[in-house]
Amino acid sequence: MLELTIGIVGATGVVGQTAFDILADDFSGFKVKKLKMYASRSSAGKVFNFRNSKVTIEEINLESLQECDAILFATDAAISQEYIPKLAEKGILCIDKSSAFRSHSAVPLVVPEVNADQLAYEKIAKFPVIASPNCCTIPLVMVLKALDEKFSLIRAIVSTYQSVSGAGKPAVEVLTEETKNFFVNQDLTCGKSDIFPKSIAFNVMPYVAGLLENGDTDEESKIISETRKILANPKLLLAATSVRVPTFVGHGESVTLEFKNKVTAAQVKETLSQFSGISVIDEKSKFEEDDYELFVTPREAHGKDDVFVSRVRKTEVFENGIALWIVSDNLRKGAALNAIQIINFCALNGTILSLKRK
Ligand SMILES: NC(=O)C1=CN([C@@H]2O[C@H](COP(=O)(O)OP(=O)(O)OC[C@H]3O[C@@H](n4cnc5c(N)ncnc54)[C@H](OP(=O)(O)O)[C@@H]3O)[C@@H](O)[C@H]2O)C=CC1
Ligand SMILES: N[C@@H](CC(=O)OP(=O)(O)O)C(=O)O
Repeated sequence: MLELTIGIVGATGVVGQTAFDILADDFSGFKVKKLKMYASRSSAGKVFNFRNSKVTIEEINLESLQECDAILFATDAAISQEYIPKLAEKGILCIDKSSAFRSHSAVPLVVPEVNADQLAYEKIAKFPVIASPNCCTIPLVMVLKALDEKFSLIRAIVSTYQSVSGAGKPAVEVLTEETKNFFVNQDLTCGKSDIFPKSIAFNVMPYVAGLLENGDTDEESKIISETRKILANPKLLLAATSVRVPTFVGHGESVTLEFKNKVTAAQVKETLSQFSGISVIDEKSKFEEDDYELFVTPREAHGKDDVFVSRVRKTEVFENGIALWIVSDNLRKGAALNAIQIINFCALNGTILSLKRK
């Protein structure tokens, strides 16, 4: 089994900490020989217990990063842009969770269950960088890929219900603080007003990230362009409305689809349940836990690896129309898990070994 030195940049953030937790598990393709953790200067020196050893957070620095075989970047795009090209030049595999390289034509944008063919050594030998998609894009493309293959997708309309952890650790603190403040002082303000444009506690906001000229938000635009890139279908008709909701972890998506082929809800459920990484929870008889039988909520998806699909039904707005609900843990499959699965795949298919021998 390949033994690797793995780096996490942004190790103190919500994605970095989730990656830290997941890396303590066993993988089929590699073992963590050594874990290196990086963050900003203010976190340097903090100590974490990883398996039987202690790992001290380092302030991000190129020299130390060069000792890694594979690095997971979970920081702002600007940090990825600064460090990744220098590390890639040295042949070090960089998996980027930020949006810095997602639209770059030489960088594969990968969800292993959907387009693992992009992880072949030849595809990344010159620039060993792989981008991990947006946390709403990942579950969406898994569902679309499964259904497109069988029923031929024409268009998709999606509305998201995104938890605050999608906006990072400070956003989790804002929801906590606003909620506490409401019960203690009947006041919804909090000290960090720059995270969300309006108060998020007891509210919903049809605004995730910045506004573009065409009226879409940045998040909506990413869902559309990333889905087209991953499915290799640049003309796919797709509309997205992204909404921030006052939940902590787990993003939901309400999706309406039109297909070329005739389709029933039962066929959709059957097709999705056979797709790796998707769990269909939509039938009372199938599941034991009471609150888990008919549909899955963000709280139930929290901490789980699967993308859950519920509420599958025909809709008459399109001739061959289907509506459904998707929910997944935005920090796991939506971020850290997907990135670590990419490393595992690159270990299994020989890409990392070829990079090390280069
Ligand atoms: N949250 C999510 O659901 C998803 C996030 N992403 C992307 O993943 C990335 C990380 O997001 P997230 O974990 O949510 O963010 P957080 O705000 O929770 O964490 C940010 C991390 O970056 C570190 N950092 C900040 N400034 C610097 C610096 N100058 N040098 C080095 N490290 C620094 C922070 O360290 P310190 O604690 O020391 O400040 C912290 O570890 C972002 O690009 C985000 O868009 C992608 C998909 C989903
Ligand atoms: N923007 C997402 C998180 C995410 O995936 O971001 P990005 O696409 O910038 O990595 C959210 O707030 O829920």
